[in-house]
Amino acid sequence: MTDVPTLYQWAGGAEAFERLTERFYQKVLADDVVGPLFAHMDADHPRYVAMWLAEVFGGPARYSTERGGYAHMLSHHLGRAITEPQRRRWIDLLADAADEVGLPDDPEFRAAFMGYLEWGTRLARANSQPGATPPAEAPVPHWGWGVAPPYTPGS
Ligand code: HEM
Repeated sequence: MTDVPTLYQWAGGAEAFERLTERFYQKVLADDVVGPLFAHMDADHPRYVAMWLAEVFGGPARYSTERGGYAHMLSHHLGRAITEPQRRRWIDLLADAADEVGLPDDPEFRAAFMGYLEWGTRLARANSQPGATPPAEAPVPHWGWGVAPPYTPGS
């Protein structure tokens, strides 16, 4: 199965993740539930999150080499006290943005993609609570197809 594309390749590469986060943060900023959390975000925030997602899904390790990796991402969530309704809205808006910018909608891709987001948002919420003590250093996670890679007849 060495010829199975990465989720990054399947999604359409760096440009696809940039389109996704551009649309996503337009929606976030217009949203009553999560918008206030992002009121002071850097104008380049969508691009940084696109770099993170690209690295997670098998693209180049640019968030690690250019933006400080896991420790830097974590520092942005610490103390934010993200609520469950905010976490859920974040993930719903990202799923909507994925549809709107035309990310692949095949079951295998979306299952893997949403699986990472479900996992990552739950960690972000937990790590953002007052008094949380997540590991200060860790690698950027790598997410793959899991149990359902693209189906190839006869393989
Ligand atoms: C899989 C889930 C998530 C990922 C991959 C993620 C990724 C990131 C990254 C990479 C940054 C730092 C960007 C930079 O380098 O400047 C960041 C910042 C931030 N994230 Fe998340 N995040 C996730 C979930 C969430 C959730 C659920 C919330 C809240 C509902 C949230 C709220 C924030 C906020 C408020 C910032 C700081 C924005 C600012 O610059 O003011 N994140 N996130």
